[in-house]
Amino acid sequence: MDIPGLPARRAALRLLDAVLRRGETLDQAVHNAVQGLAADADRALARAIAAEALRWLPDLDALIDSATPQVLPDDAKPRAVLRLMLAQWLRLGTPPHAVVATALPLLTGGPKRLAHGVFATLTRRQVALPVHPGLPPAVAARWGDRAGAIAAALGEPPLLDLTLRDPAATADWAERLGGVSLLPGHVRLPRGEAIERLPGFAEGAWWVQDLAASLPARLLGLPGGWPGGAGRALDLCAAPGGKALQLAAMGWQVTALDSSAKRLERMAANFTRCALTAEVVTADLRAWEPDGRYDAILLDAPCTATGTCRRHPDVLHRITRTQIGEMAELQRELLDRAAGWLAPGGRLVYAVCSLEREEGEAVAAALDLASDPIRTDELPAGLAPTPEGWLRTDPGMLAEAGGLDGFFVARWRAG
Ligand SMILES: C[S@@+](CC[C@H](N)C(=O)[O-])C[C@H]1O[C@@H](n2cnc3c(N)ncnc32)[C@H](O)[C@@H]1O
Repeated sequence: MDIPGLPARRAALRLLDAVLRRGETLDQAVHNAVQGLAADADRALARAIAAEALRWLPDLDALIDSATPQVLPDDAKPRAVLRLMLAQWLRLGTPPHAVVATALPLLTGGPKRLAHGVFATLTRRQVALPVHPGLPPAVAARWGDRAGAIAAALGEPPLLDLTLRDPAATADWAERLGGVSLLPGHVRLPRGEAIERLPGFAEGAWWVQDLAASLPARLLGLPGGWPGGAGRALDLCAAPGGKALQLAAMGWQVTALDSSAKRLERMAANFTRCALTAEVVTADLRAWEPDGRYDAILLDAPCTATGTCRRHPDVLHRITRTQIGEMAELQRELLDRAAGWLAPGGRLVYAVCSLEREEGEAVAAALDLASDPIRTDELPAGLAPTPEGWLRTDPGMLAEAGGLDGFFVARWRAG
């Protein structure tokens, strides 16, 4: 019979292993690792412990190494358990005696004595984490002079952003939900809200979407350029549908394509809840051909998603330069195809939630099409386009308002 609390810690250990050794995303790993846990609270706890360990990994390792002369390999089980113990104590506020009681039984014999000794030393010293998480050296090298500001935004999971179906009702919803709005159609709430219990969820008045993720669809503008206008929009790589919902709510006649039938099921549920419609295509974009041309095309391409590092700290540890290069190659192929399907005068927007220039700036620069530069007046206060007319957001931007995900967006117009 397990002692209470132990199964959640065992699941957290499996999560850490799945991300760090097998390169799984935290979400994939959660799906597999928490299946034996009956209570929602235990599942949420296992994910929170693993996520905080991943968010602060270099700092937790530095503490562990400061408390033992023994060189613990990166993948040693006592190091993994200590990472979880420290994440619970220093990030989730679990009292040290409860941490010891629930996590130490994951080890036996010498490793157990070692972990106990390290943890006791650190609690006796009353150590603390730095103000901001340290980045793994390879990530810091990739992000260069942006790394410090990004790391400063990484310490906490993000606030909860909602996109409203009806931007005209922004002030009403901000008041009803007790949030703040940074843009018409946007409401920001504290983190940790139970989404399905919030007013407006059941009737589909809004959907969850980070502020940065809401910008690409906005940058396509209204169909015909005015409220009530008409036009055909093609949303490529559309599931689970945050941007397709925006386009439909703006009045576009939307065709939404994705290769994942499972993710398209989630999109269909979102469209039903929000009483919006789209034509749905399940297809691989590399092989699909449209039967006509489109006034607006959005390519929210598959990417390494390093821009979501605040909510998915696993990306800090499992994305390699090889993966970035492979993604960039795919993105160039998809963007080239999409560009050929614009109607005369039509607009194309390319977006990735990646912080890597190889997936953003370099892909956009390679497309031979007339740029339609993004303007400051189209963006939330505090953001500005790059000199090329692109948008690059980093999680450290709009810090005083709670930040936003990292995104890259570029726009073109067919002649
Ligand atoms: C960044 S996500 C899209 C998010 C979505 N636009 C939204 O706003 O909710 C990228 C999507 O690309 C899809 N995808 C990946 N490779 C694809 C391909 N070759 N053809 C079509 N879709 C693909 C994935 O299934 C995934 O749903």
